[in-house]
Amino acid sequence: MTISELSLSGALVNGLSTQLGELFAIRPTIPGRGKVELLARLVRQAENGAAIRLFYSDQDTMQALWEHIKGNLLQTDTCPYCDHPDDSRDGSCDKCNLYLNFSNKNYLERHIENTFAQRLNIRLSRLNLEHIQKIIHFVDSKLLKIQHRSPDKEFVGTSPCMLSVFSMIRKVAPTEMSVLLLGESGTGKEVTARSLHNLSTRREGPFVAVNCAAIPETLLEAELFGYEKGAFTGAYASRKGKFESADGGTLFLDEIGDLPAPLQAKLLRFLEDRLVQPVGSALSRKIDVRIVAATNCDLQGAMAQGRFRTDLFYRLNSFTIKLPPLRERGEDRVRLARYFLEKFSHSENKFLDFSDEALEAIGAHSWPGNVRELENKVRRGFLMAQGRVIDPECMELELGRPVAPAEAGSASRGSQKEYVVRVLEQNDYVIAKAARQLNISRPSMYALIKKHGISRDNVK
Ligand SMILES: Nc1ncnc2c1ncn2[C@@H]1O[C@H](COP(=O)(O)OP(=O)(O)OP(=O)(O)O)[C@@H](O)[C@H]1O
Repeated sequence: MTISELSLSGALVNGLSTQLGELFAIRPTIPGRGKVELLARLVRQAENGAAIRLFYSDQDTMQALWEHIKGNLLQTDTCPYCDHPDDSRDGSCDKCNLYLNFSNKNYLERHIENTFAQRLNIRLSRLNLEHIQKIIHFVDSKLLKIQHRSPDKEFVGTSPCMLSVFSMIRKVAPTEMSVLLLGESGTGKEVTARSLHNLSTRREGPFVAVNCAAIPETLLEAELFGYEKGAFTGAYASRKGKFESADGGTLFLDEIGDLPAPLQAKLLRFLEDRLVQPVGSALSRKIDVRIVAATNCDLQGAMAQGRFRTDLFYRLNSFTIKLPPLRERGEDRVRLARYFLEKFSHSENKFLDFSDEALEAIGAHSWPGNVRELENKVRRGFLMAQGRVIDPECMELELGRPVAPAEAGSASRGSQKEYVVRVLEQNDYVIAKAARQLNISRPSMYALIKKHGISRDNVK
């Protein structure tokens, strides 16, 4: 294979195999750098070779290619993009506005930033939402190294409900307010608590997490508040509690709804006077700790039944952040799946991708176990995949199981058939519209109609 023309976004090559898939890899040799791997897509086959579009798997490869192209650029007095006479004083072409300062080390970033929207616009009609999300994610995180607006790169999400969570985290983190995190299990309450800590002025101090439901009630007080030597049988030496360990930082009390009544009273006292009294000690110590509490249980219900103190609830509830269930996060499901896959790929040095069916199944599943369940399914898929592609079966996901955000997880949900019929009726039996509402493909929609024997007389 020889390359006769090369630019940052494409090349003209001879000697390509005719058996190429939609996306394939080429390994040209770049002088001074050796072989680089580029992802390519066939654009056109012509007599003088094949025109291919190039994609980059990392910024270093793109930089190496750019260095090579720069070294071979012909000196011209015109803009290489639009042929306009080059009198760019500020580094940009007066006509096409593209950035021409090739020797600037930030050239690549400027070039991508300047041309990205333009190039995307041209291709928008041919791309679906999934492709666009993928490209934006790739450009932001790999080429421009822009973090999404989440508080840290490990905290993934760009759905409107998560952006609002991120914005709340940013606002409340630098304050000293106690924060109550509400949300189903696995929605990211601990990740949120860590972000609150990392964005606070306490970030140099400790972050200590305690799961109040995981520690037996009899030990919890000593665990939280510490104890003095001889306080009880087996207390051979004094021990600091979690409050003291978190001094100067943040104490994350998970499953606060399971805190026994006597400890609720003790926590309330702490929130009022910031004093901690270890078990068996007559003395109290002043501790400087910010409390972030979390629960997945219905605290209002627990208060109504007298199981949770109302006064404690209002002390903890000075700022509440509600983590939405994964089924309400739209495209974040696929984004998170890709994030976990990338994480596993890097740690195992094995690079896999999802099949289209797998992406569809991820979008359609109701995720009762939320992000934790998704992470586990992706891990399973990663381990079970035969070859380089993860199918729904490897993740133990059912293809074409629809879920409606408002209805998923609801005990009153009717049968799948009734639900599908209802969605079809709502959409006047237009398959494409019903499929869009269910977040599944048209073939999956047809499969559901067939599976349930729904009459297709009315189907358009
Ligand atoms: N938005 C997110 N981006 C990346 N990873 C996430 C996100 N949300 C959750 N996770 C991951 O999912 C798993 C569960 O998250 P986490 O422990 O924070 O949930 P939780 O709501 O505290 O769960 P539980 O109520 O069961 O304690 C963790 O491995 C966490 O790193």
